[in-house]
Amino acid sequence: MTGGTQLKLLVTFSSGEKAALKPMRQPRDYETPADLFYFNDYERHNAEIAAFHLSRLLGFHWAPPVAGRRLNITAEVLLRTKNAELIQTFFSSPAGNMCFHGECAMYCDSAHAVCGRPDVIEASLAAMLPPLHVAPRHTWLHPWRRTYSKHQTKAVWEVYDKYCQFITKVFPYSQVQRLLDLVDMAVLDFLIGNMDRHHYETFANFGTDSFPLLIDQAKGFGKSTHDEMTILAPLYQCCIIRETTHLRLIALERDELELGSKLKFSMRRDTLDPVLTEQHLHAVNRRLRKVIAVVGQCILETNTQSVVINGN
Ligand SMILES: Nc1ncnc2c1ncn2[C@@H]1O[C@H](COP(=O)(O)OP(=O)(O)OP(=O)(O)O)[C@@H](O)[C@H]1O
Ligand SMILES: [Mn+2]
Repeated sequence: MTGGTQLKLLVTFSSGEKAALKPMRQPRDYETPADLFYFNDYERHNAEIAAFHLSRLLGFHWAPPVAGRRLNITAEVLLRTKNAELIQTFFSSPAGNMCFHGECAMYCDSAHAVCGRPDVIEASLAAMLPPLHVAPRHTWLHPWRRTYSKHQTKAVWEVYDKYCQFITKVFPYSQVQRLLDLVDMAVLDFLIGNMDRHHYETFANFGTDSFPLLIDQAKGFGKSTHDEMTILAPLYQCCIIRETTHLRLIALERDELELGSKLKFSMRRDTLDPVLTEQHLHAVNRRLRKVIAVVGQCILETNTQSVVINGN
């Protein structure tokens, strides 16, 4: 797959259906080092799978379905692809395993190859959206995007408290619906720990009524003991949340079966079960309580009617 910074393959099934494949790069319990910037972090196939399941539990049905698979890279990639450049990147490692690195803007060289055991790998497969000529999409810069710079590490919204008052004057955020969508997206990203939401896409034909698509959650689930509060900036700076989302978060928090357990249960039938470590499932429960506390703080500072918005 061209486009994007890290290795992805476009897979075609015998039925003709297509999927975007992200290979496993590191063990599930590998924690992102503290000195690594979010933009240098590897993508995690299991984060894509888990984020899809979690988005459904939250009632955000905006993510293409993602499932885990084990595949043989010799039989199912090397011997099937007609892409000569991809074939060129295959090699046998010193340990005798089959590896490849593909082509992309980052981490596509022999030092960062994907290696099988001896040629079997784990991967996430996301169902491809309809092609652009069928369902054209619009790409938007995320107003709360980070800087992606090692020198200038803070964006305007990180230093300017009143950023939301500025953004609500700008189209399409002057319409509360899109802002509420971004708050929902921030809640999901906070629960998974995804700091890498630089752009988002909508279906062009639906105009400003389109929900934002949840594509690319692969930077989630990198740090199980850290809760990155700044991901919630759209929530705590605007102090608004959709009523249905708020009610669902509270219901999930009060349920005897914790959200982490629901997530585990939801992913039980995935080929790659267990998709998440217990530490990451615990982190989801802990973060859910933090989201609800942030909403509670907003309500304390203003009032319920202005924070919890219904009908949108
Ligand atoms: N399931 C999908 N259906 C259709 N298009 C997709 C799908 N997944 C990814 N894409 C397209 O490929 C692009 C890159 O995918 P993704 O963001 O997952 O990779 P990435 O390497 O992290 O890219 P970036 O570094 O730009 O964020 C997306 O912006 C999207 O346009
Ligand atoms: Mn990405």
